[in-house]
Amino acid sequence: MEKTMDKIVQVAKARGFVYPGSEIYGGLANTWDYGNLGVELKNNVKRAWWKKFIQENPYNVGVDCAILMNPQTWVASGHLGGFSDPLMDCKECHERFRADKIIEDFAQDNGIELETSVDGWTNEQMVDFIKEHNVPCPSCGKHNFTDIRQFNLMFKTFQGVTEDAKNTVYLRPETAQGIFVNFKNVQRTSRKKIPFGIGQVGKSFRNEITPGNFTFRTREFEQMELEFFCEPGTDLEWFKYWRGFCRDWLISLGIKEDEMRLRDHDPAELAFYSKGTTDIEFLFPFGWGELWGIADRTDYDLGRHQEVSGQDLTYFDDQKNEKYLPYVIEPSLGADRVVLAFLCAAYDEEDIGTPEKPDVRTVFHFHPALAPVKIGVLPLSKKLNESAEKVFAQLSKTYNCEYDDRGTIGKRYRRQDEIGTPFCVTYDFDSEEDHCVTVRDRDTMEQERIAIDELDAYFAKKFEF
Ligand SMILES: Nc1ncnc2c1ncn2[C@@H]1O[C@H](COP(=O)(O)OP(=O)(O)OP(=O)(O)O)[C@@H](O)[C@H]1O
Repeated sequence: MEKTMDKIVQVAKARGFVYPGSEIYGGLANTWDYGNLGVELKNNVKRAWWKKFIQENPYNVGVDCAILMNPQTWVASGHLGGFSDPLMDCKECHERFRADKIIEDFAQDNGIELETSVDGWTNEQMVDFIKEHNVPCPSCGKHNFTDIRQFNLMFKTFQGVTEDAKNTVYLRPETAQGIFVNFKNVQRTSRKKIPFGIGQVGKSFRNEITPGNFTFRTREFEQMELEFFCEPGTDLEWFKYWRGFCRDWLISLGIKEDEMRLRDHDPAELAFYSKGTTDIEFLFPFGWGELWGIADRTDYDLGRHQEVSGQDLTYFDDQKNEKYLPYVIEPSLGADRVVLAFLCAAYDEEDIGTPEKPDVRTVFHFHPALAPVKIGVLPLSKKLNESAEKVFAQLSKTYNCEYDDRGTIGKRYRRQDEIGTPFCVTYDFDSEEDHCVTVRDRDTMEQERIAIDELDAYFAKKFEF
């Protein structure tokens, strides 16, 4: 089976995972809306992150900060000065591109092995590469680019009734800064001692030059970020710890080893304040793409906020009787990107036919904890609706269930397979007598008879994560 992005986009729209944004008005470039199944899948992904990174984690607590922040935040974080991408125009067709991405794509398409990541190149290095390899415009194929200039990715707007410079505010380009500015507040109110972490899930905005690849790169997206504060000197150990923890989280939710890789940044690519950065990449149908950036950010962020705000952000270690600025390990994951990875990883077309009777079953093999619909409740006949509805009412107290009484039972099983429902419960005429139902497993397609009274206990273990 060939898994292409076109197929994933089409299936996502047809089944109710993701629709193009503002579609009845012709859309708005690269905006997407999550549909009835997409919202469940994305919420489940965010819940799975929160569960492992916050709820079950002895070190970490959560916050939910404002999107609009005092603009000094962005002076301190460096985003106003330096959060930009290298922009280049084609003088012939007037399309605009990210120079680094053109080079990466050109190298990948032509089998050129780049010695270092383009992320760490200077503008001159990029221009030289484009000239040397005669890289064409991806749109029109000509060779007439402008110089490269830096384009700031921050979205700007105004707060209040007057649109002047002093009322300018920015939509946050990452959730992390809300955590840093609240470091002291959270430390005080949670009474946490170093090492501890603060996590947040929320929207971020970047005016990306070339959004694309479906929900992989959009201008409005959600992030799940953890800032883990530790004692200087213990940071590399914690960096290794969180690198492994993130990897294990993906594996435990069904991402396979061979569709994932950990890529360590080389020294030229490393941000000047970082002691180590690893990207966890996933093999999307369009190639490898970053899912998760895990970085040892040293004391850069707290140090900058301390300097610009004039507030003391040091931590007092009462065991050692000393004050220091904690170091930070940041694992930063895109919610939309990882949802896309789960969609791509779970999609399958299985040949379950015979030469006489060809049959292909399309199925999403989601981890049960992520599946948008957990249980399909199917009465064998509409005559059994009254009793089957009681089973639906019982199960839907705990699980997102779907009730379907239309079409043959075989077709209904297939419909549930197509949206990744891990279990179907069929209520048949025998159920009236024996008070049992048939439970069918999506992956093995095996069926077993379970007493209705025991369904809650039966399912309790099935969705564990
Ligand atoms: N435009 C975007 N759309 C969707 N998710 C994004 C976008 N930008 C960043 N993310 C997610 O947030 C995470 C952390 O952001 P970070 O700033 O490290 O990304 P980045 O290195 O700038 O990403 P890229 O190189 O792909 O632009 C990324 O790993 C990704 O999952």
